Amino acid sequence: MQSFKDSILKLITETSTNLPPDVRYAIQQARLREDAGTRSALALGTITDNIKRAEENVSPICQDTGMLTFKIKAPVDANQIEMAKQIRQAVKEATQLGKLRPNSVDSLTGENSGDNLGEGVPVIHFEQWENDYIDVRLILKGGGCENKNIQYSLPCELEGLGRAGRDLDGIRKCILHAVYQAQGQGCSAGFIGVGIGGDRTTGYELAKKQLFRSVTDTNPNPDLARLEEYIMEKANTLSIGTMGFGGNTTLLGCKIGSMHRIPASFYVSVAYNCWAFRRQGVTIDPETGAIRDWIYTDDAVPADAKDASVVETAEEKLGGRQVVLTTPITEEQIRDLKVGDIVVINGLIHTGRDALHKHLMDHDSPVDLNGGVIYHCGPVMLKDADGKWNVKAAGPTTSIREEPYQGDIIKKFGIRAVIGKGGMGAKTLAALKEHGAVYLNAIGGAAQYYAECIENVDGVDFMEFGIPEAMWHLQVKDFAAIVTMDAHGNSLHADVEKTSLDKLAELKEPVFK
Ligand SMILES: O=C(O)C[C@H](O)C(=O)O
Ligand code: SF4
Repeated sequence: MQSFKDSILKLITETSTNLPPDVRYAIQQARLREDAGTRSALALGTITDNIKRAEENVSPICQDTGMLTFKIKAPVDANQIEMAKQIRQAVKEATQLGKLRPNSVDSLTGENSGDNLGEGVPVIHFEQWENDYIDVRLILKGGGCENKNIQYSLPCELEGLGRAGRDLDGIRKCILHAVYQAQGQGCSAGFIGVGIGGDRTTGYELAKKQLFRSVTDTNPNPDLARLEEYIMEKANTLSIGTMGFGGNTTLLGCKIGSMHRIPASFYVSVAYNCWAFRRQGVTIDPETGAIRDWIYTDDAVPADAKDASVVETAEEKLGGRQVVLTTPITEEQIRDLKVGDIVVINGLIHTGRDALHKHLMDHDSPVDLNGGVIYHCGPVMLKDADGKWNVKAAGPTTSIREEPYQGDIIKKFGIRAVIGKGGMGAKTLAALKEHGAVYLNAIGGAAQYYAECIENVDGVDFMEFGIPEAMWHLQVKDFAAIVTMDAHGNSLHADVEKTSLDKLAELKEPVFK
């Protein structure tokens, strides 16, 4: 087992930096379905570009490492304790190398362990089998999409769809609703794994297990195959689109599994995964620990999509207006902006997410934020030999988590722009109007794309919050994002939510009787 740790390090690196062919293929197909010049087409163009850069730079596709989850099948005499030990060592090394963000936080103290190790993490599931090799699969599922997982207990009432009963049609309604409620916040277009039955725990486990299936496979159960096909077709009529910008592709894959339940419970559990669907697998020789084969090479994917790059489509250009702004930004410049404009930012911006927003509510800011820009982002950072911080990945995080604070913080500090993803709610929209500020939606998961816009790290405050939650002061050049909430009370997110609810309601009538 000498090489086992190195094999796992390779698996982690590949999973974090290189999307498998079935996922690339699904994204490529989505791109071909979008009309040129739309916001969704532009977002998919950026995503494609990001996938290529991550592979070339051998750097994280998305800054959010997520919850590292290993699923291992091993021969009876393979030493599981030793394997777990070596996995933890590989995780630590991958973090030191900047392939993973330090993402493990003590739930009671809030302290980031710094190496992705901690109580119960990484998650490692072992199973024995009678084959003569070890099968190791890894998924890096980020927080934004994990927060959009949902579990239904049938029967129930669903907005737009009415009563969902304890039958295949009730299950159909739950799955459609699951896609609707995620909107763009889990970095749509997404993939879903569905678990029918079990209890609350095993239902979710079954749902997550579906995410290890290839996007291109066909369900061996004909009823579930039909349901998967139906969901793929209808979920894509909801017009939520990439990043919730509206558009023709909302869902990239749907995999459904079923298990027995007990008479009193009927759960439908849905695991939502963003487009940055990072899962890979290897088979390993139990004697040497060396990799024998990579698992997700996917023979069903056409050869052109297996190529290192996602197939190119025409250069995407958005029809909207482009406005270049240099920080600090004035109220007049902001009030001139409208939903749909592309803003290109130059100058100093500051990261801030959950811990910082909570802190700023009743403390001062260490830097002047008047006319400033807050970026909802928890980057991957590495210190070089001279002690200088380098940005390894820096995409936006889900903004809605800051909804309780954002409006107050904008007014308290005179902030003019908030960059994030997935949009914010009514309280923030009112504050944008009152104070004169905008919400800019960056493309979630495009962590390499945005890292390359950062020219310098000017400094950092609140390192005690851990790397993702610290306040990084970043000099950016040509940092582009779309105005999705303006200072005139308009919100693209509210509009898309309303349209998609109307479309969901069109799917109310029974289909599977
Ligand atoms: O933690 C992050 O960086 C992002 C998170 O995955 C999110 O989608 O909000
Ligand atoms: S930021 Fe988006 S792409 Fe990255 S893990 Fe979160 S949901 Fe996924």
